[in-house]
Amino acid sequence: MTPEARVQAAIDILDQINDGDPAERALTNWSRRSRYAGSKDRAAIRDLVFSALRKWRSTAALGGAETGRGRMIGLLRQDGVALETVFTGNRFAPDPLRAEELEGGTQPSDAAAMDLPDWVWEKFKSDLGDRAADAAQVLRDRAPVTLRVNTLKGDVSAAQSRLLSEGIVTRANPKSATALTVEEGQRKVAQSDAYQSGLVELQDASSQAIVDALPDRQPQNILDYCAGGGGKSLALAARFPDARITAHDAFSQRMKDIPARASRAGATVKIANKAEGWFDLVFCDVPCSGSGTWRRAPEAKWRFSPDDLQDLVETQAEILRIASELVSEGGLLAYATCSILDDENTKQIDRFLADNPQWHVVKSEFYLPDTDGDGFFVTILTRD
Ligand SMILES: C[S@@+](CC[C@H](N)C(=O)[O-])C[C@H]1O[C@@H](n2cnc3c(N)ncnc32)[C@H](O)[C@@H]1O
Repeated sequence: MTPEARVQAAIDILDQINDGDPAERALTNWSRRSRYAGSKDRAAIRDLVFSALRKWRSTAALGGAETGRGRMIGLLRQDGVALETVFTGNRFAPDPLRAEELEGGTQPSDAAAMDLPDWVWEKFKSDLGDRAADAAQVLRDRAPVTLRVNTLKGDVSAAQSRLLSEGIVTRANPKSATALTVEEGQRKVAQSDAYQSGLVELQDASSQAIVDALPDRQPQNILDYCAGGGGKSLALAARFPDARITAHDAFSQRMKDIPARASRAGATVKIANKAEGWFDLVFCDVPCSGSGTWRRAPEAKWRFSPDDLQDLVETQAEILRIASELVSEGGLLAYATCSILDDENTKQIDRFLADNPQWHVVKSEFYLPDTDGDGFFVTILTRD
């Protein structure tokens, strides 16, 4: 496909999304209809669609219309592309620009320039102060591809050499000693031997850093209370190789891949549909807005509502309450989110401490999203 034909495909897909289709479904439907497209075409079109999703408001403003075509005009204008080289009217290319499109479009301002819903931008400003704009801007760009070296299988330099021999170039990531940012060969990772053999896992660097933040004291018995697909369970297994790890999730179906992932990683993770007993570390990677990771899932940024936030805050408080009762004497409770909103982070902890004065904070860390990793928050608590 020509670059112009890819833009036309992105326009068609964005129109489907505008009509209410989730992005993944719109992309899959387009792929099914377009068997002629090669893997490079699909990847390039996906990039265009996701770029427009991350910049949903600013591209519409710059392109002068809330349509797929308007957004692609806005996106290309933002990137400094000469529009007449794309909107040629040639076969499969978008139609030439009309006069109103050539002259149209306005510079976005305020929340639209930050590509956030108005109410979220207000929260960013009140919660993050002079760091709000940087955080919002980072969420407008693509996320890095980051690996966790699984120290149960090898060390960082062995992993880097093995990846390099498979055409995957990495650099050390300052957020975590086990994190490698993939600089070249991102699309080769999933098929690589390093990945298939469990030497590396795909995991954001901040997600690794919140496990690094746990005290060195080796826990014997760990509960990953919101285990989902098991990313934290596996990182915990590598960090504390002698501990027994139990994974639990309110939606047990979400844990279905853990046994295969654990076996590939050389780890043992017990699945518990019911969380019972005592643990000297209970790790709660709670459901949250995901606001620190919106560049990976940009649709969530636009769907998120004040009611959703309220519901999440209640669920998180309930999880903290239940999980705290599973911590053995002298044990640790870790509360983590991939959110950068105070309501889900410090305010949640303040509320827990006000209701449970016997608990106190051992350590707290907060990462804003940046070129090395996602936005994350972790607080580690213990009981007097
Ligand atoms: C942020 S995700 C976990 C991601 C996972 N720890 C990982 O690293 O791959 C939050 C998880 O919490 C689970 N969850 C939601 N409500 C819950 C509850 N009340 N109790 C326990 N888990 C819950 C969700 O099903 C979801 O899998």
